[in-house]
Amino acid sequence: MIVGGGGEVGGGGETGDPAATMGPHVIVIPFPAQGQVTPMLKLAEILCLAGIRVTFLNSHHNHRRLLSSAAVGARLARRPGLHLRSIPDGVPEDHPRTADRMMELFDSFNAAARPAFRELLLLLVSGGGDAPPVTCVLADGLLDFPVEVGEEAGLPVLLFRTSSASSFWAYCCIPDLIQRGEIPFQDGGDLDALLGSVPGTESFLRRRDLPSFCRAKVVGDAIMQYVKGLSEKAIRCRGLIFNTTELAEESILAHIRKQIPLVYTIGPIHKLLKAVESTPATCTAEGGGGRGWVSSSNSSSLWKEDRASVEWLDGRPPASVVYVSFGSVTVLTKEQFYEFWHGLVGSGYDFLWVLRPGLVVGDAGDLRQGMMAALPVGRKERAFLVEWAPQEEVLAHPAVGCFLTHSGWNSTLESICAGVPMVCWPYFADQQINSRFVSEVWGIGVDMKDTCDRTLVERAVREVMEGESSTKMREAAAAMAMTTREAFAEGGSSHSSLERIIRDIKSMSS
Ligand SMILES: O=c1ccn([C@@H]2O[C@H](COP(=O)(O)OP(=O)(O)O[C@H]3O[C@H](CO)[C@@H](O)[C@H](O)[C@H]3O)[C@@H](O)[C@H]2O)c(=O)[nH]1
Repeated sequence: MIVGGGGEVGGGGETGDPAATMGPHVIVIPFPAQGQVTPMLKLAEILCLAGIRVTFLNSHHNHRRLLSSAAVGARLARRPGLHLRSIPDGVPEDHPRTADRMMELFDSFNAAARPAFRELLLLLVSGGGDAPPVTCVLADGLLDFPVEVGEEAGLPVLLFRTSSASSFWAYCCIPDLIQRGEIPFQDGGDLDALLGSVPGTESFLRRRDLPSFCRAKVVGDAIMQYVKGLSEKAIRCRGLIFNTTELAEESILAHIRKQIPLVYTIGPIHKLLKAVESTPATCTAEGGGGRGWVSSSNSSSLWKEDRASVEWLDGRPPASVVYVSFGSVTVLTKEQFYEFWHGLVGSGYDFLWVLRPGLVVGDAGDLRQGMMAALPVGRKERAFLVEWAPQEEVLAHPAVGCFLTHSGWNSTLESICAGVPMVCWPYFADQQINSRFVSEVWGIGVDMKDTCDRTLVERAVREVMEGESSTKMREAAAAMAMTTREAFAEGGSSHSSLERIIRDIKSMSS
């Protein structure tokens, strides 16, 4: 039982904070982007429900955006012992914070947040203010400074890698990949060659499927060296947390555990939070492909969710709509956008597309109207564009038959939970390896990696919606939703792993 382990559920912010004067106190610091804030905030909320005090550090920019939703603010204010603080991310307010400018955000966050984090941690660890001393640092595995500052303060550090365990494992294998000459490689190198240096993946992982940061041309490539360094640092930490299930990445986890003994698997964290909040009876009552589990009440969106997307889905036939979203940081050229658009229109299926501001380079907001106007009469009502959707709810809607996704790990997990098969167009980072698992390991979708033309988009969508392998993919997706549900239900592997984290964190304060 997780809820109430020494805490008071719904105690409310400062007042009724059971952990105000004693007990464990965790400081949580995510990389300042949606894909990291979402899972780390959900874990923070669970820890609070278990009676652990949490100081959660957002960037000033994300802190404002998160709390601009009154509903989110009200929910977080009711979490017992959750204290939201913010630190600078170092980039100007109007910086796009998108994938094409990600290294700027990395560099500036590392420079600007480090001193602010250090100052706050040293204050909190000494029992400064009215808070009990911090007893544990829970940091995003993408950041290196919290490990160093945590060590300086003499605190145990837990790392949360919010991407797949497989991508982390590929980064751990960089020295072997280099030694065997499998990376780096030049333009024209055989991307389809199978790799032998990532144990557990020998039968299906090609060069093409390595996380994009491994696609370097020289050994000294700065990004590749950075991710390699992070993996080495992870070995020094008290424990490593993944937002995954034991079953989904079984063979990979076994290899990681040979290097890092304490690995927790608490995925999918968005479902685990719901399970912790529900009674056990509610947790096990659902059947089928995971439908009917979701509400947007646990949202941590940094954009305003447009609920018109759900209303648009209402009343449409089951499994008739393609949902399209490329996550929070992907950037498309106009040419890529047109290829996807024409491929989707050509497929003949209705589609709901998240056209996030900044998704398409050079789009001043006119693309949406222009493309809708260009649709033939009789077709207009069959496409719907929104700036941001309540994605979990959309994926759980019976009308959604397929997810055209960039294969971000959160989106992948959310689709798995909903039993929705995917068309994958991985953009960067871990997405390249996630999409290979979707198509080759789990058999729940197709992978369009490195290709983007309208004919292929149309073909891939048709394949998942109605093609020869469609039934097989749907069955595999429904089965995976079921085993995933078993993992996060009470007694399941993710639920048990979460209980262990809570026990371990509590023992750090005694
Ligand atoms: O209209 C939308 C679109 C997205 N989302 C949510 O936004 C999150 C997006 O996360 P993810 O799918 O992981 O994509 P990114 O935003 O691209 O995430 C970054 O972080 C992930 C976790 O580390 C990595 O797997 C990705 O490669 C990296 O780009 C998900 O929870 C979605 O539900 C919405 O709520 N509404």
